Amino acid sequence: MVIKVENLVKVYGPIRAVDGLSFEVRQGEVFGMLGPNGAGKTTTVEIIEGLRKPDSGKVTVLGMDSARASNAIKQRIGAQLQTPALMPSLTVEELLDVFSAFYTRTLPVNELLDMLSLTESRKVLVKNLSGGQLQRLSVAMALINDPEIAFLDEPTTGLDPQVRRGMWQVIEDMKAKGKTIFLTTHYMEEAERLCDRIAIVDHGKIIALDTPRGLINSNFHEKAIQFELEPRPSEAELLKFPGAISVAVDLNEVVIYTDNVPVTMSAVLKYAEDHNLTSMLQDLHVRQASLEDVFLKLTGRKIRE
Ligand SMILES: Nc1ncnc2c1ncn2[C@@H]1O[C@H](COP(=O)(O)OP(=O)(O)OP(=O)(O)O)[C@@H](O)[C@H]1O
Repeated sequence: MVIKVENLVKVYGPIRAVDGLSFEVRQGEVFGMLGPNGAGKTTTVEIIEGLRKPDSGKVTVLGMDSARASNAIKQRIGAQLQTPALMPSLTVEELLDVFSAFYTRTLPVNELLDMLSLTESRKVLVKNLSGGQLQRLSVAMALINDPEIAFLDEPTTGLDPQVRRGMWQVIEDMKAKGKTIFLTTHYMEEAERLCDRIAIVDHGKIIALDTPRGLINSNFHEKAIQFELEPRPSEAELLKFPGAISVAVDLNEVVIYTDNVPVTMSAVLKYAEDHNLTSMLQDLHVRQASLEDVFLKLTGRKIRE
């Protein structure tokens, strides 16, 4: 166990940002924390990193009490912060050199540049970096001390798909080296692919914690039939379709969770025909339930609203 959080509470005025969280993170796993905006993810991560103080509760990191040993802990963890922007007139390489000096144990700067595909930008001033490059630099800084636990806060937000896959590779390589990764992300497919276990957080509380497959299997035995139709049937109408167990709608997009795909599919086609809407029926497909469906079911919200 490399992180143990017990009954953590953080209150801001009337807001219980973290409302009694307890969980453990195991050594060598990629642990994901997912939640809608304002769920309390950043507050939780920053308390574990020793950057904020909880109102109550206890955090143990690498066997040390975070309230007492925060300096010793900081040497052995890596936090992704928005610090590069604070030193706009340094080059990428200079910035990494400066920050290396804070740690007793460090990775060679060349290796970091290579890992994060920043070698070609090593002489570029921080203020001239693109958003994606800055993002990669902030991850490089989180890894500078070859940490046992790396906290990555939405490391791929705003990156194009190719660079995002590069970042996934970085995370997978770290895991292969036995490192622990604490990841927050808004991207469900990223969480599903990278995380060994995921905690879904809402209103400062954990509402589910399991492997991605476990979260899906315990919430959905059924498959999803998805389509767009304008105008679409109401939720009440959709629930009357044979085989339908539950439904989720968003504008013209419909998802029917069904335990009998052929029967429900026929009903969808018949509905469109009966209402002269066949030409309005788009993107009809059947899929397995995904983490996105679990999130919607548990929180009542899409992850990005
Ligand atoms: N320093 C602060 N002062 C007052 N309220 C705060 C402070 N920091 C966070 N909050 C509030 O606490 C709640 C949790 O915020 P937090 O940033 O931890 O959520 P989050 O899950 O990280 O959200 P996001 O996905 O938007 O980053 C929010 O309602 C937020 O407005």
